[in-house]
Order: sequence, then structure tokens, then C-alpha cells
Amino acid sequence: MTIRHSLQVYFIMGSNNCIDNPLYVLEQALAGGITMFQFREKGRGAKTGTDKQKLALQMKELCRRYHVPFLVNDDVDLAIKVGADGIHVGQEDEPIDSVRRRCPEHFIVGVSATNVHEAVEADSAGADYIGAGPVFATATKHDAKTPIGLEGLAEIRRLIGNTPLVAIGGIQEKNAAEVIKAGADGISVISAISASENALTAAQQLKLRTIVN
Ligand SMILES: Cc1ncc(COP(=O)(O)OP(=O)(O)O)c(N)n1
Ligand SMILES: Cc1nc(C(=O)O)sc1CCOP(=O)(O)O
Ligand SMILES: [Mg+2]
Repeated sequence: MTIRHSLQVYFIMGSNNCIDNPLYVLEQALAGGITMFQFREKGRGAKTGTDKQKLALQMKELCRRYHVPFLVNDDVDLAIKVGADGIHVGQEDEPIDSVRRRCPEHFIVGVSATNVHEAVEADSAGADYIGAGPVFATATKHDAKTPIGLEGLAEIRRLIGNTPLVAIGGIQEKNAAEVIKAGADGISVISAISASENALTAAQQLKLRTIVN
């Protein structure tokens, strides 16, 4: 599967994003058809050190069983150590050229963009995909920037051409289809799955809403 296609339903989660056991939630989401996963262990109550590494390895193994790419957020050293499929870095994380020098050649390297300038810069720097957002308001990331809206997402698509593009921030079943229509190759979500009553059906519904006819 190409990176573009893997972006269709890109689930992001850390242990502090869900009430249930995160491994149970992840397996339900995988069974429901998510196409990429990012381990994002940060914020209040997040695991650290060997506890974080152990959970990363357990989540990686689950993703391997479902043939879904396993990426790590921010923590390049951990991504390399656990044999992840890639890393996601934002504007305040390790620069992409430094990440490329340190990571295995096959690594998927995703880069965040909160505006058109950052998107064009990330594209020029050789990001494998761009995570653009927040598209809508979100309470999940305490330091999220001002929402760019569907217009901002469409402008980014116009400026980066065919580079794989995933939208993030406040995306739910009700607005997923319009995000794809605006030009994203896929949606990236945390709470739409991690805070749902049923992660399997939540993933299934998001997948149905992101199919382009
Ligand atoms: C797919 C995707 N897009 C954007 C982000 C946000 O990354 P960043 O700006 O580095 O913020 P944190 O997630 O590190 O708080 C992401 N993680 N994934
Ligand atoms: C991790 C993250 N990054 C964002 C960005 O704008 O770069 S918004 C966000 C949180 C997404 O959570 P939810 O799907 O629950 O809104
Ligand atoms: Mg980051």
C-alpha cells in the first residue's frame, strides 16, 4: 500500500487518550480498518522510559499483525529503538534533515504544517507526507494553533501539488467527507476513535466516510 493510501484513516493515540486499555482500543481500531497508526505518548499522565518503550513495542506488534504502518510521534530515538515504520515530527521537533540522517532509509517521515508556509517548506524539505491542521477546533492537543478550516486545507493542497496530505484536528464522522473533498488524502484522528463507545465501529464509519467515489 502506498503512503498516500495508508493515510486514509490514520489513528493517533497514547495511553492517556483512552479510558480503556490502550492495547484493546488499538486492536479494535485495527479490526475496524484503520490504515496507519501513530503512538503519541505525551501530556498529563503519559508513560515514560521503559513503560513507554514496552507499550510502543506491544502496539507495534499489534500493527504488524494487521499489516498497518506503526509510527512514533516526536521521539526519534524511540522510533529507531523499537523498529518503527516511521516518525512524525512537528515544527518544534527535530528538523527533517536531521531525522533523515539518523533514521533507516525506509522510514516514513511525516511533518506537521499549521499554515501554507509551513506546508510548502515541509514539502520542499522532502516530507513523505504532511499533516495539516488543526482543520477544526480540538481540545485534544492543548497547544494546537488556530484552525485553518477547509479553505486553508484546500489552499495547502493547491500549493503542494500531489504530495501525500493528511488532515488533522477536530475531525469526526460528521465532517470527514468534506475534509477529503477539500483535498486531503486521508484523515488523522485521536478522540473520534479513542473516546468512542466502540473503537471498531468508529473506525469502520470513518473509513466509509473517506472513500472517494
Ligand atoms: C499526522 C499528524 N499531524 C500532525 C501532528 C501534530 O504534530 P506536532 O505539531 O508535532 O504536535 P504533537 O502531536 O507532537 O503535540 C501529529 N502528531 N500527527
Ligand atoms: C495531535 C494533533 N495535532 C494537531 C495539529 O493541528 O497539528 S491537532 C491534534 C489533536 C487531534 O485530536 P482530535 O482528533 O481528538 O481532534
Ligand atoms: Mg510533535
